[in-house]
Amino acid sequence: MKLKHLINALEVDIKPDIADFPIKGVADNSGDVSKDYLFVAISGFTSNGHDYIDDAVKRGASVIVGEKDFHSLPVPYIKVANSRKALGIIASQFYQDPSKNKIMIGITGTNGKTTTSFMIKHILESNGYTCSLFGTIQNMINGEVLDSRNTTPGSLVLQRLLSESNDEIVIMEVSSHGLSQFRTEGITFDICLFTNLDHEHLDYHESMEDYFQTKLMLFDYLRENGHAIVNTDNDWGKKLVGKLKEKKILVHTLGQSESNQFQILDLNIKSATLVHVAEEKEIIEISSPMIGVHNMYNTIMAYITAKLLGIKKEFIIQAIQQFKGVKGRFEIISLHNRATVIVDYAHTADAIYHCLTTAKKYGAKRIIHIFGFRGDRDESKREGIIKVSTELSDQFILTVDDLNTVPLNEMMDILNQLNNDYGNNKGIVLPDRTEAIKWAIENSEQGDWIIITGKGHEQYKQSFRIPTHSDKETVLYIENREKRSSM
Ligand SMILES: CC(=O)N[C@H]1[C@@H](OP(=O)(O)OP(=O)(O)OC[C@H]2O[C@@H](n3ccc(=O)[nH]c3=O)[C@H](O)[C@@H]2O)O[C@H](CO)[C@@H](O)[C@@H]1O[C@H](C)C(=O)N[C@@H](C)C(=O)N[C@H](CCC(=O)O)C(=O)O
Ligand SMILES: Nc1ncnc2c1ncn2[C@@H]1O[C@H](COP(=O)(O)OP(=O)(O)OP(=O)(O)O)[C@@H](O)[C@H]1O
Repeated sequence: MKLKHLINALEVDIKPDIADFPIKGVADNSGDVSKDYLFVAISGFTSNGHDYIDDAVKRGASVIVGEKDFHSLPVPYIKVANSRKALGIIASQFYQDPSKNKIMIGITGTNGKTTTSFMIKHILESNGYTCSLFGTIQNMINGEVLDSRNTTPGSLVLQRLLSESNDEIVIMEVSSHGLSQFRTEGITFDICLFTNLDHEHLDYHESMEDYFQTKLMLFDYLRENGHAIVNTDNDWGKKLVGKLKEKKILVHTLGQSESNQFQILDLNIKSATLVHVAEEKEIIEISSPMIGVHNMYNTIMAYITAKLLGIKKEFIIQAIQQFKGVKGRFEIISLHNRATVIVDYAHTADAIYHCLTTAKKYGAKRIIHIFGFRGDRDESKREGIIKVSTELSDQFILTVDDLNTVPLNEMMDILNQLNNDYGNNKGIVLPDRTEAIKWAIENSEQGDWIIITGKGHEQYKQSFRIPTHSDKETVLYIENREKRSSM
């Protein structure tokens, strides 16, 4: 591709003699550069791409794009105001604007993105569409599952995956990190969803307001006459609706108040979730195998999305009933002693509130909650989480989550301190996560619910005494051993 075509949308002036430079590839990592590549230098969080320009030139870069001033580089240099934004635009051009022929669905919010995205994919595929999905657990294109490094891939990976996808619809989880780093630049969305906002990532964002403003950016990528779907049973959702209406964006709201276009009328919890929703003048009944009030919101968001794509309500409702759930999202394991174990990815106070109240609503006799805190991640949310657990569980066990760079003894001091300050004598600290799960199972009785939060589908990063690699595997390992010994 010629340089002038690649940078056309950047609105920068270049000398005519370089306009026809042939560009064979684009890289933001100097290690990926080959002959005739364009290298975009990005000031990152751990290193600075501008320091790797020499390396990129040595490897064959013929043009450099960056934010800093350079006057004596051996190859042409294009200065831009924002390298990450420029990278999104260049990547989209390089792969020939691959999102333009697809229906693009973007989902943002603190909790529920993964669950809602899987549910939408399931409904759409049950109705004959082909879908790609980009998110936390994995990426899926053309029916193939690929590992995912980021919830929202970086621009170059994202645009390449889009160009490789033969699917009609792309469902993307859009994280606030992705938005603030302009990873979705160059994409136009048809439908954007906002699930909710809760205290999270304040190690990255300055404040909740800053976090909200970042989430808001997703809606700037909506195409003209695109649709927004917003949960208003969350104050940030209400605020968002106001902002979107100011921008004359078509908003579909859901929530319990009458003012919503999709009003949640009642919710029955039996073995599954049954909800009545008033859709304009009609009352519809949706039953979902995903239990929990939070999943009802996810389900209705998926319902509205499918409706906007023209699928008949009967077919949507039918597909929802067949949904198999998502790995590590309220996964239920029934123990032989008739206690119930839940493995869930909850790592915010709101998500934990929903998990524990769901257990209560389903008649849990006692709730034993097992959780920990990640090292090097938002410390300011810890107090709120432990307070929710203290209030709603009968007993909680604080244990190890990923330590990252924090030494074990330091994390133990933190957990003991939190337990002393907020535990209300309900908590114990057991460092080994697998031992904590074992203890809970061995001390459970019929009707008890053991709720293990934080890791969900993820593999352990630490090694523990029991040689398992995830919470679910640990539960099954202990349960099978218990079953054998009771035979
Ligand atoms: C903190 C953060 O968000 N980092 C993201 C960011 O990396 P970075 O730009 O800071 O990279 P860096 O290492 O400082 O390097 C700066 C530049 O120098 C370049 N470089 C570096 C070394 C070299 O030899 N040559 C070279 O050119 C790098 O390629 C890069 O362009 O841009 C990369 C490309 O887009 C991301 O993969 C990377 O995500 C890291 C892996 C990450 O863990 N991010 C997390 C925080 C994140 O984004 N999470 C959200 C989900 C959050 C949630 O909801 O839970 C997500 O969307 O994944
Ligand atoms: N609508 C919701 N409201 C509140 N909590 C929810 C909601 N949906 C899911 N949760 C809780 O949040 C956890 C994570 O859910 P999910 O993976 O769907 O969200 P996510 O937005 O993709 O999260 P992450 O970005 O951390 O991967 C679930 O395990 C559940 O405990």
